[in-house]
Amino acid sequence: MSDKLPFIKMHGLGNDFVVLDARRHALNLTTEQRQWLADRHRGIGCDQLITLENAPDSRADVFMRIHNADGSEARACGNATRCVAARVMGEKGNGHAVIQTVAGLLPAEVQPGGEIAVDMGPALLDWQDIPVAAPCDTLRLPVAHGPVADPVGVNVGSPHAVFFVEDVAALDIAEIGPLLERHAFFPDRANIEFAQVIDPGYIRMRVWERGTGITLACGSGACATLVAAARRGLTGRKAVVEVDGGRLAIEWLANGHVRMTGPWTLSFAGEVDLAEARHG
Ligand SMILES: N[C@H](CCC[C@H](N)C(=O)O)C(=O)O
Repeated sequence: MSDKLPFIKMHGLGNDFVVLDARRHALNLTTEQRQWLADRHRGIGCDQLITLENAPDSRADVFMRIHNADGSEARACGNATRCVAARVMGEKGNGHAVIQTVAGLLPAEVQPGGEIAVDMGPALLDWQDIPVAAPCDTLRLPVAHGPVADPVGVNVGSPHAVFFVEDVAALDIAEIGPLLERHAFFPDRANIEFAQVIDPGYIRMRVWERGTGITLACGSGACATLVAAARRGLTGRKAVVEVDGGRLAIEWLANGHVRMTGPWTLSFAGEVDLAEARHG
């Protein structure tokens, strides 16, 4: 039986997404089908699977559901928010959009030149909000592995631990990332950032994402990194964060919210036969 599913493929700085539209017809995908769609060898391939749904909140244009490549659900995805905002702005014919996620409402606006700025919501800093396993000052979490130690904990919709290092290029992220993601101090696991402050307005960052692994960019991770750097006094409240896939402009606003500005790309549109997922 064929079961054709239309999708579009988008990316933000190489952090890539299969975007499905469930606004007219519910999709009810299984975890196995989601994993297959995200699989680069057997399915389509993406870092996150994004499903557009009708927004329960009337102030929002769309609800965005986010799944990692391993099938787990995520509460935030900065790069996908810019992509989805661009899509919705195109549909509406103006430069504003409000994206609802399980973490809240994210207002977005197009900038001169076409980049999209998103209010990613408040950076949460209490230990319960990261969350971590025991009371502590999130400015220095008691977590270490190999060459890295004492990360800053920040929640920007999802949990992040930001390690500051001398030379981000020298780290074997594929080796230390998975162990830190599943460190016992992170009950919900965590996204792990490795950051090198180049100057007070410029940070080089690489990421190991919870549920996906190494990606070329992580928007919420860039937000967490800037907040962590500002809290440590390493930068001001505004900086460019350079990830493997390019640059994001990040600002920690006076109201505690984090504003992220960056590009988005529509790669292609297609159709996939979900029956294939059953053959593995
Ligand atoms: N790529 C995303 C983050 C995904 C977060 C996800 N890996 C999680 O489990 O929290 C971004 O641009 O913000």
